[in-house]
Amino acid sequence: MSATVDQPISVPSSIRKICCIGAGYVGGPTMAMIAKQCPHIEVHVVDINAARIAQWNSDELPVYEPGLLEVVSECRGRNLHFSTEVDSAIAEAEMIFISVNTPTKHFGVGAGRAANLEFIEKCARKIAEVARGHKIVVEKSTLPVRTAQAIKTILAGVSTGATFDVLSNPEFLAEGTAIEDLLMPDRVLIGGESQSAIDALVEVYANWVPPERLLTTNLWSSELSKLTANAFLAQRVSSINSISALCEATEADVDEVAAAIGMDSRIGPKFLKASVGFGGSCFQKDILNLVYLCEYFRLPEVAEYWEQVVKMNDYQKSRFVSRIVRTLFNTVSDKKIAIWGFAFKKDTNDTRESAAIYVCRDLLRERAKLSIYDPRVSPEHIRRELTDAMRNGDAELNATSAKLLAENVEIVSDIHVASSDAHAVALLTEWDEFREADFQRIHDGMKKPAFLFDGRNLLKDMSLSDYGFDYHGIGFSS
Ligand SMILES: NC(=O)c1ccc[n+]([C@@H]2O[C@H](COP(=O)([O-])OP(=O)(O)OC[C@H]3O[C@@H](n4cnc5c(N)ncnc54)[C@H](O)[C@@H]3O)[C@@H](O)[C@H]2O)c1
Ligand SMILES: O=c1ccn([C@@H]2O[C@H](COP(=O)(O)OP(=O)(O)O[C@H]3O[C@H](CO)[C@@H](O)[C@H](O)[C@H]3O)[C@@H](O)[C@H]2O)c(=O)[nH]1
Repeated sequence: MSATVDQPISVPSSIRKICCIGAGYVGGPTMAMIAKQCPHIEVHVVDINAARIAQWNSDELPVYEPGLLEVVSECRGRNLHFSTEVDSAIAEAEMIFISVNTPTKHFGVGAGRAANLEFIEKCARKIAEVARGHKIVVEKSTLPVRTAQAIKTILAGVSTGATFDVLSNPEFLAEGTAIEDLLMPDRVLIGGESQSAIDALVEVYANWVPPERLLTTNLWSSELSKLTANAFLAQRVSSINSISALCEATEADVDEVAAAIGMDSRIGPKFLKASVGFGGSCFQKDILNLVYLCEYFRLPEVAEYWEQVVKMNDYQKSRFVSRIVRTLFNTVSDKKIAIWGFAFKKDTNDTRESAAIYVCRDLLRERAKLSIYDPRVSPEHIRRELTDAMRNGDAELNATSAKLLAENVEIVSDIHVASSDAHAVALLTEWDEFREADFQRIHDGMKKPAFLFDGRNLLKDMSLSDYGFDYHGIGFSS
């Protein structure tokens, strides 16, 4: 991808100091881009996680994104700073972005659906405690509609005389293409009540985003648009995945169907790639949050409609495992299966809600032996994800799961090692390098018949049967 950045157009901005609370996949890249495009603004990214901040201050960034290291290296120490100095960064800034995590709540009211807003509330309370004068507080995290009301209420309770405007500015970047997306966003959405606060944030983005892509709305439309955008995108993936099951039963080919319907300009070609199932930290969390909101506002039919998108995604992941087990003569017990890719998509080191976690968990429960390779995810991280998945919400691993994790999982640094002596390959992330593999060598080293299950249809056009593979993809009959 091209992550080259043009020289910023200089637009006078009244904002000189920005603080961002949360140095994660959104806070880090987003603030790096603001610093890059607005050399006249000091950007200070803070986090309570000291280890993460140390990584941001090194050349081993905590987030892998093509082009990100170049942008950070250019601005870090100039007008981009990473630290754990939360209080002073808030005190000094005129504009404070909140970019902390908002995961699905796993306890109490709304468990399994509602967003856990404790980190957002802590940020609001911290701002209330530390701020003096006037501050513009910007919601960058993805939040349920009406959260700004809670933030405003907390901020209104200060006795310091500080005053606040609250804006909603949801982030639409996708991982793996974050720099491209931040550089040329389809739109920047800003919701708010105070025109002067909206204008101040518009001025920041106007340094590089064309005016027609700067969209301003009321606060609640902005908050709700983010959840809605993710719900619509995920719905397209679930829709095409549902059709992939029908294709496998009827000798239709899902890629041909996707191409045919995508040429209808009313449908469009994007987000119609059938897969082993969508993953990532956002889609499932945000749809479940939408479902919870609909239930909260007593709209059960609407809640049920959107919940089906997640159910279809769960079905797609379990269907993939069932197909492997069925094809391998109804048992994978003690059979080595090579797992190619663990990240939830290519060009990221993020594994949150990756389909690979659930595929590996279910194969382990079938007593398969897994040999896992991913070019960007560390072995410790893969083990942690699998351990969490095998704990299944319990505090401790049971003895069987602990034994399976210890004896049936190896993490290797090469697909050839992963595939040697394997009964099957399961390709779960569409890393470009998998297309460059030495397929003859891989086939020769595998048990026969050598099965390859392609959860991304990445190798579909490579005539793998010519090497002797028994090749199975998503949404077409082999
Ligand atoms: N990951 C994405 O691609 C993406 C894209 C768009 C929107 N979002 C939304 O952006 C938000 C952040 O997502 P993320 O992926 O960057 O999360 P993340 O988990 O990578 O980062 C969040 C960071 O916030 C820090 N944090 C939590 N509480 C804090 C506090 N009180 N003070 C200081 N730091 C604190 C954590 O230590 C962590 O480093 C979420 O609401 C998410 O839904 C994410
Ligand atoms: O046709 C498709 C497109 C995507 N996926 C999968 O869907 C998941 C999500 O992909 P993508 O949306 O590209 O990545 P994210 O980083 O999760 O980005 C989504 O979630 C972000 C967090 O809210 C939003 O900001 C982005 O706009 C939204 O695209 C991944 O597992 C993909 O492999 C498919 O299976 N088929």
